[in-house]
Formats: sequence, structure tokens, C-alpha cells
Amino acid sequence: MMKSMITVAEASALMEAVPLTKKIIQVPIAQSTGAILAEDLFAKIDIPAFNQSSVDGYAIRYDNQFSNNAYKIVTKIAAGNAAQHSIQPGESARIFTGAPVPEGADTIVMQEMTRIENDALHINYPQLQAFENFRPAGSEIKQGALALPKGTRMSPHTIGFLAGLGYDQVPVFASPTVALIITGNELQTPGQPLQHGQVYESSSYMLQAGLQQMGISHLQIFRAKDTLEEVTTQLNAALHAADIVMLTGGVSVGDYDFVVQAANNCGVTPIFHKVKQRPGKPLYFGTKGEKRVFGLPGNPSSVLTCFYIYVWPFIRAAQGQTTELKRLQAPLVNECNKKIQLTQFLKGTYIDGQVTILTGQESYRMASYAQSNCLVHLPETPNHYKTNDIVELIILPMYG
Ligand SMILES: Nc1nc2c(c(=O)[nH]1)N[C@H]1C(S)=C(S)[C@@H](COP(=O)(O)OP(=O)(O)OC[C@H]3O[C@@H](n4cnc5c(N)ncnc54)[C@H](O)[C@@H]3O)O[C@H]1N2
Ligand code: MOO
Repeated sequence: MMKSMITVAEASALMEAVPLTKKIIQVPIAQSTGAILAEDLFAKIDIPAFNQSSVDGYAIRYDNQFSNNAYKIVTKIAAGNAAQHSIQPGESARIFTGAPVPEGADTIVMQEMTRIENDALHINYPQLQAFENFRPAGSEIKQGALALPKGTRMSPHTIGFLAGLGYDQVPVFASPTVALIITGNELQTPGQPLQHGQVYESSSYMLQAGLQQMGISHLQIFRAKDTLEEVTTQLNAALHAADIVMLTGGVSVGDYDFVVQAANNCGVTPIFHKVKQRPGKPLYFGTKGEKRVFGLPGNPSSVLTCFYIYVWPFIRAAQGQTTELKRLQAPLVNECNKKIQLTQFLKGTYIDGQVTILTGQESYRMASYAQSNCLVHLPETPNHYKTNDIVELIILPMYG
């Protein structure tokens, strides 16, 4: 049965109880940044794959050092040289950085420490140690060893490591597909002239940007006027198109709010409608088979806060991450008299270890959101918060 006026914790738990099934896909390694490895990955080869010189110089056998201070130079080996070379005692090979060390050699002397006389190599470096400038095969990682465990977040450095092991693709948890339905008769596209009574449609841009921060750049956007027929038609189409459908607006109790009814028409099972919170009290959540439907209350601040608090962790879980946005405790700079019996998420700024609650908290206001870097999370119970009282903050993704 659909629940109503539940707590934030209950709403989060009801969503967590119906996670999306995690899917594993192979992606080209260069496009894997931010994704989570879905399997343990093992070294396909030794790194280095051969004994390698780390400098430009001469390869010798250390045992022979100075016993014969005029080494015959028998060959020249550049990086990428495929031929197998070897040297005998008393011989040396001209060698370059990254090149394979010849059989019989174990030490490379930098060319700055040498001189050539009568075509022979002389070493001016009594401190030379055995194995100097010599990178043994497999010294970084041996073939078959664990390179990176399942759960690793892909980044430029993990990509560099795995590409060096020969991986061109990696198995990662797929991001869910997402569709948006923007509802509202009053909405006008930014860039177009605004008639009396119209507002610029901002939520689709905001949500696209938020999803992009989660690595989701492709989403389908549907638009619906405030009629039951249109919202139902668009919701049916969106449910076919994506794993997650987010609707904005039309989720409250007015004569033109059709989201809950349209969801029923489309066979969506309602899980809850209305949460004891501000902003975002009319939040709706439902399921249809493997699909999940979020009805985000239309005021732009409510849309964005519900996205961060509910949709963000839900998508992160499907992507193989359990991370909510980062939370921490900090002292308040300003007082706050919280009178309402609702959880509040207030736009704030967290600077130098202290948090300020910004003015302009109503859910139609975006100017304060535009200045904020965190949300201050005040629990349901009314309270008079004084300066220096410790409160919980939720750091917004750009700043986390
Ligand atoms: N009688 C009651 N009225 C309202 C209640 C209530 O409990 N009882 N709750 C209020 C709360 S809280 C919210 S939040 C809103 C949510 O209403 P809806 O989800 O039905 O949203 P709309 O009415 O469609 O829009 C609200 C507001 O936001 C503007 N909007 C909508 N979409 C966009 C968009 N894409 N870009 C920019 N602005 C948008 C819209 O023009 C409205 O001004 O209900 C309260 N009412
Ligand atoms: O959820 Mo409403 O956001 O408080 O205006």
C-alpha cells in the first residue's frame, strides 16, 4: 500500500529496498573515467615485459666492471628493438632509455659517466652499483597478479595502469538509463520571449547537469502539458525508454497535478507520496517491474534537493557505488529558529570549517542555491539553533 507523510529515513529505506539490478558492460578504457570496476582485473603480462634500461648509456655485466676498463661496444639497442641481443664478458652494448637489456648484461651505466676512446667504452664512475638503471622483467607487476580489485573507481591513473597492461576495454557497472518528463503549461524555453504568466523552464537543464556529473550524458527528455492524457502518454513512452523516469512538477494536490494519477494509469505501483521534509514534501516514488519512477516536486529548489538526496544515491548504487553525497559536521555561523516539524535541507555555504545558512530558503528561489556549496540537514524536531551549534552538512557534488 502506498505510504504517505513518511520520514526522510523511511523514504530512503523504501527506495533502497527496490534497487535496480546492477548490469556489467565492457567499455573502451578511455571512456571509463568515473565508472566502477565490476570484476577483479589481473595482469595479462609482466611489467616491464622484459629487462629494461631506465637510461641512455651502456649495458655491461657488473662482474666485469673495471677488470677490463675498455669494453668493446658490440651492438646498439634502441627502445622497441625487437631483436634479441647478448653480450659476452668484456663487452658492452650501446643502449637507450626503455630498450631491452641484452642477455649477459645486468647493469647500465649512464652515458654521462663514460667516455669513448679508440671505439672502446671507459667508465668514469667508481660508485657504479650492480643492477643500476636495470628494471627487471615483472618488477612492477607479475603476469597473473591482481592488478586492480572489483570496486575500484576508474580514473586517469587507473586507466594509465591498466592500458599499460594491455587492457583496451574494462568491465564496469553500467549507468542506468534515465528519462525526464517536464510537466507544466506555463513553461517557456530559455532564449524565447516570456509571456505574462510564463516561467523559463530550468529544471531540465539543472537535472541534465546533475546527471552529467554522475557520468550520465545521454537522457531522453519528454514534455507534457498539464492534462492527464498527456502526462499518461509521455510517462508510458518514458517507461519504455529508460530504467529511471524522473518527472518534474504536477505532483502536488492541485487541479492540474496529474503525475500520481498518470502513474496509476501506466501501471506504476506507488511506494510513497509525500515526505516530512522541506523542500520537496510532495515527492513521489513508484515502481513498474524493473523501472523506477520519481515524481520530483516542481519548484526548482525542490527538484534539485530531491535529486541530490534521493536520486543521486539511488543511481550511485546502480553504478556499483554506495556513496551518498559526503556528509560532515560543522559549527553554525548564524542562528536558526526551526519551528516546523519537518526535516529541512537548507542551502548553505561551508567555508573554513564553518557553515552559514543562506537567506532565501523558499523552494522557488535559486539565487541562494546558486551561491551554496552545501545543504544543511536539520532533523525533524523543531529546535532553536544557536551560533556555534554543530549541524550536519551535505556537501554538493562539485565541492565534495
Ligand atoms: N495545497 C497545497 N499546495 C501545495 C502543496 C501542498 O502540500 N498543498 N505543496 C507545495 C509544495 S511544497 C510544492 S514543492 C509544490 C509542488 O507542486 P508540483 O510538483 O505540483 O509543481 P508545480 O505546481 O507543477 O510547479 C511548482 C512551481 O515550480 C515551477 N516549475 C515547475 N516546473 C518547472 C520547470 N521545469 N522549470 C522551472 N520552474 C518550474 C512552476 O511554475 C511552479 O511555480 O506544490 C506546493 N503547493
Ligand atoms: O516541497 Mo515545496 O518545495 O517545500 O515548495
